[in-house]
Amino acid sequence: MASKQGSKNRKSSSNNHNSTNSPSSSATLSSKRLQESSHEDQSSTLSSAQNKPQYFYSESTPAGNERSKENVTVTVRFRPLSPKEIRQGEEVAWYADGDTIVRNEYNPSIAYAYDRVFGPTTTTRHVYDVAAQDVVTGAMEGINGTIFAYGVTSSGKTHTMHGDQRSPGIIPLAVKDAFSIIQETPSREFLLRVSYLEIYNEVVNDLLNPTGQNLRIREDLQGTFVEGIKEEVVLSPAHALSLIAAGEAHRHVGSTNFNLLSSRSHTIFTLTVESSPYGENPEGEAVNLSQLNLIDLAGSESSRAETTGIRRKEGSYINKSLLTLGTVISKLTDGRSTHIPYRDSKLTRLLQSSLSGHGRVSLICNVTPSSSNSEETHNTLKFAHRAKHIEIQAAQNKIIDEKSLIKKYQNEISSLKEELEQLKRGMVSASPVKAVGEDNIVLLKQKLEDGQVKLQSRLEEEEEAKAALLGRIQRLTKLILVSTKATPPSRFPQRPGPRRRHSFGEEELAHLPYKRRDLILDEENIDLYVSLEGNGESLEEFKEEKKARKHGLLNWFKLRKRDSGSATLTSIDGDKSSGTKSITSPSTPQAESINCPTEPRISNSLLTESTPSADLLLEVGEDGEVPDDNYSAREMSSESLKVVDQIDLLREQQKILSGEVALHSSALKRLLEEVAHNPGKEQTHVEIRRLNDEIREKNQQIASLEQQIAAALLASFNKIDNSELSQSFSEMMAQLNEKSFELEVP
Ligand SMILES: Nc1ncnc2c1ncn2[C@@H]1O[C@H](COP(=O)(O)OP(=O)(O)OP(=O)(O)O)[C@@H](O)[C@H]1O
Repeated sequence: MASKQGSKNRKSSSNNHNSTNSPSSSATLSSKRLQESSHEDQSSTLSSAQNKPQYFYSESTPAGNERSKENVTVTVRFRPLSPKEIRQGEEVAWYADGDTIVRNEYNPSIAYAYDRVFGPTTTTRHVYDVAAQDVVTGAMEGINGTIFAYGVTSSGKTHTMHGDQRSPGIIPLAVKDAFSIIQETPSREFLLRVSYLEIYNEVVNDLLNPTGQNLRIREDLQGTFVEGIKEEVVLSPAHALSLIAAGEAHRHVGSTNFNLLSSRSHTIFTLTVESSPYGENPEGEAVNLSQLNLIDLAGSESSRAETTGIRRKEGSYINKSLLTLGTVISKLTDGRSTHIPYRDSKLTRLLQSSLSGHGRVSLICNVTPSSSNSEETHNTLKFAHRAKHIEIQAAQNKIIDEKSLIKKYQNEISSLKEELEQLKRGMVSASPVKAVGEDNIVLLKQKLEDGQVKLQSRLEEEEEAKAALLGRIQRLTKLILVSTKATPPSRFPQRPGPRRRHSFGEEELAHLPYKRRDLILDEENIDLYVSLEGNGESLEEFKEEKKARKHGLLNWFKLRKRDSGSATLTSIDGDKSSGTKSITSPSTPQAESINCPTEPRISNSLLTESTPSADLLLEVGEDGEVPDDNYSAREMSSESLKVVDQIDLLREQQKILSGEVALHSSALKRLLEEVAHNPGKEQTHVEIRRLNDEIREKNQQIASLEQQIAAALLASFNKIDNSELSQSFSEMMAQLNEKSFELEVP
């Protein structure tokens, strides 16, 4: 039976790369289904009037371009038969016949045509290039984009969307690409923020904020939105991936008959992209704003699915929402419906804007070739076929109002700069001491001394205020991403050059699951696992470890020797956010990894075999997958550079915080003087208490950063060459002491 699959795989993969993706290929087929599809093609034009846009941006097209009408890009991806299916004698029921056709093995007249069909040997990288890259590029240019993976349980949706270290999925590839596009676009500056939610049993939960449960979907003039969802500004691919990994830890998964770690919820990862021309932007100038939604749907249940209480309930919610999605898609394509039931499920409500014809949409339908799933595969193929007829319009979104965060930050930066200039001018032209009568020399002397003291203290205060302003400018500027090609060299003095678009660095891969390839997670494979790994872990341990990996990899984070400094980057909420929130919160994986950098790994773990050197860039091969030998440790000295980078970042955080402390201290001083003159003013007391609290909190954060710097130094101790080590260590300690001294707050 295995040989059948083998021959089918060969057949499809060779065809996959040779045949052209031309519409005529479908015309040459005399199949009934293909005739039906061409008929539907003519009859299913979507009336945009029926599907009134819930568009919340003023739309404009790229100069001189018409808004282009496009259809949803629909692709089908086959996964290979699993070892279990092969052992059970499963046969191939459906196969990829060339690049665009899926055909039924037993009834060759049943065939469907799509934009592209990927055979079981196609890499995710290739799927990304064909089905996702265009959507991601559009999103970076201001065109909304949605990519979703649809399919029954165990058909490969999570493999496609998330992937693992060996084969990164669409989400990490998209994130990586977004940052590469920024690097390749020196003429614009960008601000990226992410949110991550799941819909579990028709309840919306915030995966970036565990307390954000059962969130409401609201609607205003601008469209649908999730009330209270947390958004984080992201500064690097590793930063974004660390947030996804942290979010995955909160996602609902469970085992079904078909998949030991089945996703029981739909997840939506949203990357919001803002951009404006690089440099000074006059007020009122439009900013491009778009959203890229990357969706991993829960697997629809087959009628043979496990029916324990919880699973049954989850299954019915999943099926219901997928059914609604199917209905919405059918109605959107039949051209006659006046009512589209978006509101019947949370999923369709959230996807309303994308499905009702805005931006680019790519639907990747995952299927298994196996005969036992033939019916489910057929249903997926029909769903995909219907979706092909949704018509969408891709247009750039431009916004002018204050909804744009990048605009807000740009305005704030320029007004802070102005303030700083004024402060500098004020310091130069300190007010002269008034003249006194010549005869009173003693009085004059006294006045001069008083004046000197006052001037000195004012200068000190102003220096502090200046440092605070500079800190804030620096912090805001850092949130806005610009290509290093467009940046004055002083801005990122010690950062390495741009990475190749498809390369994943170790710190990025650290946030992806490690997983053995070609191993379907089922109990029957435990013998295979044991014999391959040569260890005697029990099934329970095996399941636990697998679960931990799929579950956002909390253990994985603990196991890592070191983690990305980018986990310490700043969050969105202005002054109060102080980039250290995620560092100090013990509940996030990145916090754990930073705080416990030397925690020992589990013995016999798969992870121990492949922990790469810290600064290693993994080049992705031609096939888009990461070669194993890239994991070997090399260039130890780069480790020290990495540590320095990480410490630099922590110091930056310290500087920002100390600037804020200085600003608060100076305000506090003034208030104390005020209260000395007017002790009865309650408002001033309240303000003083608040400032004291803030200063205390920020000092704690500074202390915590110091500890982390020291921990990072210690963690690197045994990785750095001994001779280099003592030198770097003493240099760093000296700098650290110096910094701590500077940071001491009176
Ligand atoms: N293209 C592929 N190549 C190799 N293995 C694959 C491929 N697609 C899926 N798999 C494997 O099949 C198994 C099931 O895949 P996955 O968990 O991604 O399915 P799913 O559709 O997300 O399932 P569920 O809906 O239950 O979460 C995994 O072990 C995965 O590694």
